[in-house]
Amino acid sequence: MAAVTAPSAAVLRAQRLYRFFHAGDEEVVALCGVSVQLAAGEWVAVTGPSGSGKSTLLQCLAGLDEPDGGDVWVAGQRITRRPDTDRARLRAKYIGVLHQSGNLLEHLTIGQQIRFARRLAGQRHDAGVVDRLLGAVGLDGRGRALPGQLSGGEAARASLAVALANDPPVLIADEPTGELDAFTERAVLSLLAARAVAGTAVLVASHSRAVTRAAHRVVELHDGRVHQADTRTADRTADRTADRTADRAADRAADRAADRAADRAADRAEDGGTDRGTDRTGHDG
Ligand SMILES: Nc1ncnc2c1ncn2[C@@H]1O[C@H](COP(=O)(O)OP(=O)(O)OP(=O)(O)O)[C@@H](O)[C@H]1O
Repeated sequence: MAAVTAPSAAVLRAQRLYRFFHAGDEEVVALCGVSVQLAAGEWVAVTGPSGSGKSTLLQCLAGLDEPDGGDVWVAGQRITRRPDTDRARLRAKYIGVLHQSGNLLEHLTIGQQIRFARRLAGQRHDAGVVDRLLGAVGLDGRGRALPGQLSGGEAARASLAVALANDPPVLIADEPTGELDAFTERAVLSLLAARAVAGTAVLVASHSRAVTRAAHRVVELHDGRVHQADTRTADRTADRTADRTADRAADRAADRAADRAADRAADRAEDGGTDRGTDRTGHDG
């Protein structure tokens, strides 16, 4: 019988996850032995090409999908190989989930959604919680607003407030800034950073360079496998290589410009010599 408690102190841990899908006669291997773990206060970005398995991984980690192999532990509890109701209970209690398209219910105010998420998590009524959470995401006083009354950027921040309503030790977000302008993306990233500082383990799937640069650690997926433990190192190497290439190109361009200038000066000197040797009247001197 496999352990129900986590084999390590990590607040989120996945061990050798496999997930297969069937598309017609073909089998798609969406995850092929992926292991990740996050400590409290750690912020990890999951990146990789389209179709590499990011969303599938996040769904399995959040208990929204069941892997075909491997296990996930959250806050020391195994969330895999359990009935759906158990998974939902553990998710409500321990995980904040932020979906790509936001996670707001159209017909409830933002305040109602925050209170609802807390009730699902079994947390007691807290009169100040709506103001506190909305204040933290810069939406003071908008608790009575319906999602349709918010701008795109406000809705993204309200989604984050709802995802954090249960004060989760783990926050899992799939492309949370995918549809945001650069300014709102920065605002959401600083909220995620603040959350990590407060001790939440934050896992974000994203194509955005701003997200991978801001994260503590980057996990890159390729064809359902972990490709590289930390692509920021690769990014920096790529940046340095690009800088060096640009420097060398600039040096070569400067050398060529200097050569051409020297050639022109030499030509002029030569022409001038001939001129000087030639009488202005056209007679040889
Ligand atoms: N429900 C499904 N049925 C069949 N195939 C699926 C299903 N969900 C995902 N896949 C396949 O699994 C692979 C991984 O998909 P996934 O959505 O996890 O990738 P992703 O990295 O999140 O992509 P993107 O960046 O485009 O969102 C892809 O080949 C995808 O087509």
